[in-house]
Formats: sequence, structure tokens, C-alpha cells
Amino acid sequence: MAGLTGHPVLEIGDKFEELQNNIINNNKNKEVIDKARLVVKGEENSNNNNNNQGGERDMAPPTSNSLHRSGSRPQLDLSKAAIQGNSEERDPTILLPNQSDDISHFALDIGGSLIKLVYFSRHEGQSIDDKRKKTVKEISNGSRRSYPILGGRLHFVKFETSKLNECLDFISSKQLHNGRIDSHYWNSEATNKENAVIKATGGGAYKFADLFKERLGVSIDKEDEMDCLVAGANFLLKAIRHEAFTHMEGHKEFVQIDHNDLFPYLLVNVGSGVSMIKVDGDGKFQRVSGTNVGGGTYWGLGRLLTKCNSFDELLELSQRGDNRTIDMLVGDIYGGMDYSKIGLSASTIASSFGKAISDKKELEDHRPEDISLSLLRMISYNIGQISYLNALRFGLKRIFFGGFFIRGHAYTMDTISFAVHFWSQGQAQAMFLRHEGFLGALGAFMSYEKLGLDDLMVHQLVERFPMGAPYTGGKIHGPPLGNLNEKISWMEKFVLKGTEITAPVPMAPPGTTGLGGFEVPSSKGGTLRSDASALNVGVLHLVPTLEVFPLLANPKMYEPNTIDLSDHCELEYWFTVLSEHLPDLVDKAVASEGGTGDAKRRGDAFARAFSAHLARLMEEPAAYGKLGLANLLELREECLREFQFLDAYRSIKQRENEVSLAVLPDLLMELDRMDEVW
Ligand SMILES: CC(C)(COP(=O)(O)O)[C@@H](O)C(=O)NCCC(=O)O
Repeated sequence: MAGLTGHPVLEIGDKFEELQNNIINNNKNKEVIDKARLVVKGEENSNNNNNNQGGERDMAPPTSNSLHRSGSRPQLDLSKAAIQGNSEERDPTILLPNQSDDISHFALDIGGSLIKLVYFSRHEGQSIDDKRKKTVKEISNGSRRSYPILGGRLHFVKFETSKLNECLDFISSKQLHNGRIDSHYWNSEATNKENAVIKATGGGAYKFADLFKERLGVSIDKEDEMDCLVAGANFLLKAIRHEAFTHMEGHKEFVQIDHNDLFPYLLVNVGSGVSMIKVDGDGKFQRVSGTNVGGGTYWGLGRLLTKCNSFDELLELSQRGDNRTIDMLVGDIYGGMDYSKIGLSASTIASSFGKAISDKKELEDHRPEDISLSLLRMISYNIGQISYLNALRFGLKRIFFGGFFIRGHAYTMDTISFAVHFWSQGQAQAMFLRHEGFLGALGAFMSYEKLGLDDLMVHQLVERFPMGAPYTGGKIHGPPLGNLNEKISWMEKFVLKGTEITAPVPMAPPGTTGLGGFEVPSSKGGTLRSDASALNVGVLHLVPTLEVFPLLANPKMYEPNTIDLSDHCELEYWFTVLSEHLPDLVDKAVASEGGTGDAKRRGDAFARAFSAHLARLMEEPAAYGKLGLANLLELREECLREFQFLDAYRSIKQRENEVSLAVLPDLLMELDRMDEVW
């Protein structure tokens, strides 16, 4: 690794340096960086990137194909549709006569290592003939039609591709494949299930199409992977409040993106391999680069070198690693000294794994922890560096990193951020996405066309963390938890595990050494839990009936949380208040349900679930996104609802109503006796 000012250790084409120098020199006095963005020095206008147009044309690889997508898909005509069904999860098919407005139930991104699944469930009790909010969309023949937006929930689940059967079981147990929208079905008015079509992207959409047909009786409508990644990223960045964040030296900061100033940006999706996509608008993008050194490399090479069985096990090992035992540092080469002339400190890694060549040690003599950390660092750093060079190459302002390699893992994000920061001399910043792994699946989901999701306002999408999150995330296998008793017994198991999960991960002492970086994972927050396959994403609730308060000056930037719990004192105070109040709340909730044995059991389960969430948030306040007091109270409500306490204060309200009604006649008489005063 080398400083920007010196001679890069990596042989990067002169064109890059030349281009960089040109940009820097030509724009010396122009605006440099805004905290919320990655700004390549000298760029002046986010929407109009004319400065570098020439560079872009000159340097675009000949194989790059620029893809423009809008309105080219077949539109569904659902005017005579008659989907049938009545209950949410079990029989999700919906009757929508004369409307072209239903929403698909699920979509998949079947990657080289992981399958990502996004599925939709309607809000309970929502009538199909609700007067729902509508969105007007232009369709391919130029005419416009309106599509109501349904209220419901978007869930996120992942599986290992090698365990595809678990995914098929999950789909089957939730009957997701029976709630599909199927263009062929609508257009031909065919009614048999054989024609069911589901949207999927990623290589597995091709590879496993026959298996889906065989096991679930559905055909796969294949969506282009890059199309989907971009559609998913654009949707998240526009519709989800606090989706993007920066992560530097363990510090996570949410970034509010201005929708009018989103494009262009570089999207880096780190899956098994890495794709780098320059995004210019909705459906307007170009895959400008990629690297074959990605998540699959870490997992594959790591497995061979450490005998770890899973990606998460490997990541967890890295938490206890020390890469200095295996990486060759500048100090190892320069007798403990810095090479300050070119800006390299003694602790900078000169060559990843380089020490292994000179040591007499065999593989078994190295600690798997150290190997894992060195590998993680090498790959993350490399991705950060190549990404920055591509941002520079196209004069892009922002780099968003997605893909399941990142997994909300603090050290991975810190390393990528460090590389971007280091090579850009602080002029550029990496940003991460909370739904990092689901970009492709979300894009495939949205390709059902008429969802209108991309038109949703931030206020209409609310992320909630019921008892399962973050613990259930990727772990809901087998049949869904059907009844409450199952939920509670599962909860008991989860709490046992949860205690372990929320315990702080032992850390090596911090070791930031300046240029060249930190030697051991020193990042706090977002550190790996022992069950790392759990996701940090909740369920997205679509609430299309919400209206924005008309007097708000800037609804998109409005922050309803007045108490920000990123302030540590506030956080401690409110956690204490809520924890101490918990037994009392449980008593009231149980009393509201008649104080039965069943209610007591549910009350205990609720208390355990909510305490586990509190412990998790205490450990990592930003685990579920930006945390304000309103979010915390909503989380508590959601937990109560999860255990079927619809109103914890019902008994108090009832008692107070009764008391009020008892004194009402006297009060009315007293009022009648009063002299009228004019
Ligand atoms: C081929 C892929 C798009 C597949 O996506 P994935 O399943 O890895 O998410 C990706 O692995 C990739 O971009 N690989 C890098 C190839 C290269 O540009 O060198």
C-alpha cells in the first residue's frame, strides 16, 4: 500500500495519475467535499458532470455496454383479473377485479454464493377494495394509467446457494409462489398454476430454472442482474430514510440523500465477485469495471486456508486476528523504520501475506484468526482502492457499496473507507447501504412493473423490527411460525441464544497507526455477533395512507424524531427509563388481557424480546438504522403487537372510563345547576 503522493506500489496506468492530476489542477479552487457525499476533488455539479465527459468517453472500456431502461417491458393488463384468496400468509392470492394494481409476492436474486429473497405480505385486514393511494405511471404505448399502491410489508431473507433446497422449502412453506403476478396468466386469462412466473435475477435464475419448475411448478422470468442492482439501489436511496451511511474508524454516521442530487454515482456491488456500475439515473447506467477478487474469494480461499465452514465463521475468526504475523509490513523491510519519503509508515502493509514467504512456518503454524484477518483486509482494501480509481476515472461524486460481502461488518467497512480515504487524500468518502445484500432482489421485485414502489415517499415506508430482527433475518428456515405458542417457545430458544449474541465481542486493543492503517479490528459497533448470519434489516412497512403534513417546508428532509439517541447521554437515560419501566408495562399489558396464564406467558416473552432488542441497541445504537426515541417507542409497540398485546393500557383506559362515567351524572347535574352567565 502506498500513499497517493508517492509512487504507488500497485502499477496503475499512467492515465489514472494523469487524469487525477488534470482534475485536481483544473479545479483547484472549486468546491471540494460535502460530508454527505463522495466528492472527487474539483467536481462542480452533481447532475451535470460535463467536466469529465471527455475522460469518460476516452477511458470507457470498449466492452462496456450502456444500458438504458425505461418503459420497455411488457405492461400487464389486469383489467379483467380475478385473483382469489383471502388471508394474508396462507392464501395470499388477491382478487382485484378491474384493477391493474396488485403487487407480486416475492422475487429472488440467486447469486454465486447466496440467494437473496424479498417477499411482500399485505397488512392484515386491508380490504382489497380499499380506496388506496394511486400512482400514475406512463406505460410503453405512451398512455398513462394509475396503479394503487398497496399497504403491506417487505421482508428480507437470505440462504446459501449451496442450500437451495432450504430456500425452496421456505417459499413452499409460506406459499409465496401461489401469490404471484404472472403476465402470461393475466394476458391469456389462463388460470392454472403451471403458468406461474416468478421474477429472479442473478446467475442462478438461469442455472436453477428447471429446479424451480420441478419443485414449485413455477417458471422463472429472468431479469438482468445489473438492471436489478441499479433499480434496487435507486429505490433504497430514494425511498428509505437513512439508508446510506459512512463508517470510519468504528463510527457510523447516517447520510440523508437529496433525491434531486443523487446522480451520478458509482455503485459497487460486492457479491461473490465485484461489479462497479456508474449510475446516471433510473435505468441509466454502465458497468464500468469489476474485479474477480470479492466475497467468493474471501470465503473460498479462507475455507481452504482455515478450514472454516462458513463465511460468518471466517469473519468471526478475523475478529481475534492479528495480520502483522503474516502480512509483510514496511517496517519488516526497512528494519523497523518508516519509509517517510514516500509517505509510508513502518506499520503500513507492504505486501499482504508477504511474511509467509520468508518464514519457515507452514500453514498449520499460522493462526487461522490471523489468516482470516489478513485476507479480509487484503480484499476489502483492494475493493476500496479499485472503486476509488473508478470514481476518479469518471469524476463521480459518490461511491455506494452494497453486496453481502460487507454484512454490516465494521472492520470490512472501515477498511474499504480507509482505502477510499487514503487514496483520495481525504477528498472522497465511501458510503454503505443498510439493505446492502438485497439490491438485486429488490430490483427484481420492482420489475413486476406496476408496484409504484419507487414513487413512495420516505414517510410511507417505515422500517420495523419485530421480535425476530435482527435475530431471525437470515435464519427463518422451515415452516413459518404459525401460532403464538410456537412463537413463544421459539422465543425462549432465541433468548437463550440472544444472551450470547448480544454479549460484547472480545476485542484486541485498538491499534490505529496512521498511514497504512490499523492492525487489528478496533472498530466498535456493528461488530460481528456470534450469529453473524442475522441481518440488520427489519421489515419495511408500506403505509400508503400516510399523508405528509402540508405545512412542512421540506417534507423529504423532515425528521420526526426530536430526541436523537446517537447522543450517548440521551441513550443511557432512555434505556434506563424503558428498562426500569418494563415490569410495570408488562403488568399493565397482562392485566389488559384479563391476567390469564396465557397473557402472563406472552408478557414474559415480550419482556425478553424487548430486553434483547434493548441490549442489542445498547451494544450498537445504529444497528437498525438511525435511532431516535420515537423509533425506540415504536419498536416497543411492535414487540407488544408481536405478542398480541394490541393495547397495553386497555385496562387502565377501561378503569378510567368507568370512573369517569360513574361521576358523569353528578357532573352534568352540577353543570345544570350553575347559573347561566352571559
Ligand atoms: C459475474 C457477477 C456479475 C455475478 O454476481 P455475484 O453472484 O458475484 O453477485 C460478479 O461476480 C462479477 O461482477 N464478477 C467480476 C468479474 C470481473 O469483472 O472481473
